[in-house]
Amino acid sequence: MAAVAVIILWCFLLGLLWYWSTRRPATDFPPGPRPLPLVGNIFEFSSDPPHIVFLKLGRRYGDIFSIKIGQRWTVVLNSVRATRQALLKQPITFAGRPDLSSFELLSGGGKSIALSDYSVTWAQNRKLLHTSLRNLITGDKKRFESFILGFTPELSSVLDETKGEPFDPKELICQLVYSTLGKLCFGVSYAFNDPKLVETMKGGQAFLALVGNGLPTDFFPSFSWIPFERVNSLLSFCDKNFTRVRKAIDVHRQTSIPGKVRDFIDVMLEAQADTKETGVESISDDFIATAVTDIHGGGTDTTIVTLYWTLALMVEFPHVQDKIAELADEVIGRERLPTLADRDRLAYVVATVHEVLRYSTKLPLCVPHSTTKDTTLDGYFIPKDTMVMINIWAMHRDEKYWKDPYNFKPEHFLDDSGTVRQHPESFMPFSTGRRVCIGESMVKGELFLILTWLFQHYKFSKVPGTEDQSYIEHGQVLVANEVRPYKIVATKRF
Ligand code: HEM
Repeated sequence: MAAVAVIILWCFLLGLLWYWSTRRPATDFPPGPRPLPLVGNIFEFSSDPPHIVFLKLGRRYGDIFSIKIGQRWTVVLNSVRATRQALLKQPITFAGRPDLSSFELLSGGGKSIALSDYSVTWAQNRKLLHTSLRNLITGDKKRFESFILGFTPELSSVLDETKGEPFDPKELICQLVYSTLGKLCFGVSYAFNDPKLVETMKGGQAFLALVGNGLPTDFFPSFSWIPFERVNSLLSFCDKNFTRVRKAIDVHRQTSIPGKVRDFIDVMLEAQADTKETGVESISDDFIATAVTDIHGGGTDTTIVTLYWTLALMVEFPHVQDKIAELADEVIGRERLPTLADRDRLAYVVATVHEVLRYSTKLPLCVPHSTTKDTTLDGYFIPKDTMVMINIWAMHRDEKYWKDPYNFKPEHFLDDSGTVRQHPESFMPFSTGRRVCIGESMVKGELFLILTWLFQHYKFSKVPGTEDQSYIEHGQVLVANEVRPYKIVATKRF
């Protein structure tokens, strides 16, 4: 009799645990698949990458649905309609960042603007960062062009050294992006293959490989007490990096020339001096270091992956690079470098840049947001601090907005007369609202200049004998949408 009572008690307790760990946060919480205790819905992710899983679940549950990833309830916005309703109609409510342990680590203890939660101070800091970057980039177009194209002689010599032999362009792209950002942020310019550049690059890549796809404790926070060894090495990496940036700020202060802006640190130091004069709360050196780290961190992997996709797409669809080359010959000729002003007459290149960003969608699920207060969306209740994922991939493949979404066609962005058309609402590689990417106009300008220069000077092709193989297969896809590694051949055009 006692044994039966114990079994009944156990069953009751298990039932209670089951109910407690699978119950939805509210009765009118967005619908979604029923989770399992402890692991939630993680088995949904067994075969496809997360953005594809969400695309499919959206067909079943609608464009606003919920899923429990491990121990964390998440609301997924799977359409332009839902995303605009949240990010544009309730901008502050959906501008938070979830308290993920990887964000804590990546942001060096919650200091970063990109990964910190919303607050009034955060909003002021973000505005300052955005304005400073804009001043540096749009304030002087010539300076920006030379930041980007200053490395073309190096690029040329590395490409020429390949002498028509197959090579994987990833390493070269990494060097280009790290050099450009190094010059933009710190004013230092390293020659390609300089040991210091290679060391910084390798460090950055190793750091991303460890934490870039998140940490298990992001979704299983109750295991955060386990002392993972890699957490310590990641923290020490962040510390070293922060100290390095702080030193660079000191050197900049000692060597600055009034009225002459060399790089992003100088712009921030000018802003610091201005605030001191006006008596507004002063900008600290720590804040400048954080801002520099945000720009460097936000701009590296995103640009590298997008450029790697670009070359893969160009060898897969050679008529696009041929057309860019032809137009570059016509508009720019062979003597001078491209400029941003050429965009007006090179609509096809601008459209290609947009199409690369749409097709590749480097961040298919954006960067996770979270709600800053209890709210309702389309009649569903979403409590404060709920993680929200935005499926940019679904928007970039939505047949309602794109004629042929699964194909790469610059024409998606051109009207019948060949000019760049107002892009559809569902073009959101940089997201929208309060958290929209700070680097958007910089990247668009950078990609335009690099693409034009590359195809003005070189023709890239598949390795002979692999013409039938697809070069645009997806590689590892979790947080980032990577293209599978490949080799190509470069031939100088003139
Ligand atoms: C192809 C290149 C890039 C893509 C596709 C991209 C895309 C994105 C996306 C989707 C977000 C998340 C927005 C959100 O949470 O709603 C973001 C945030 C951000 N990006 Fe970019 N980005 C790129 C390049 C850059 C560059 C070059 C910089 C720096 C110059 C940069 C700096 C940032 C920063 C600081 C944030 C955080 C904004 C915030 O949390 O308020 N990004 N980016």
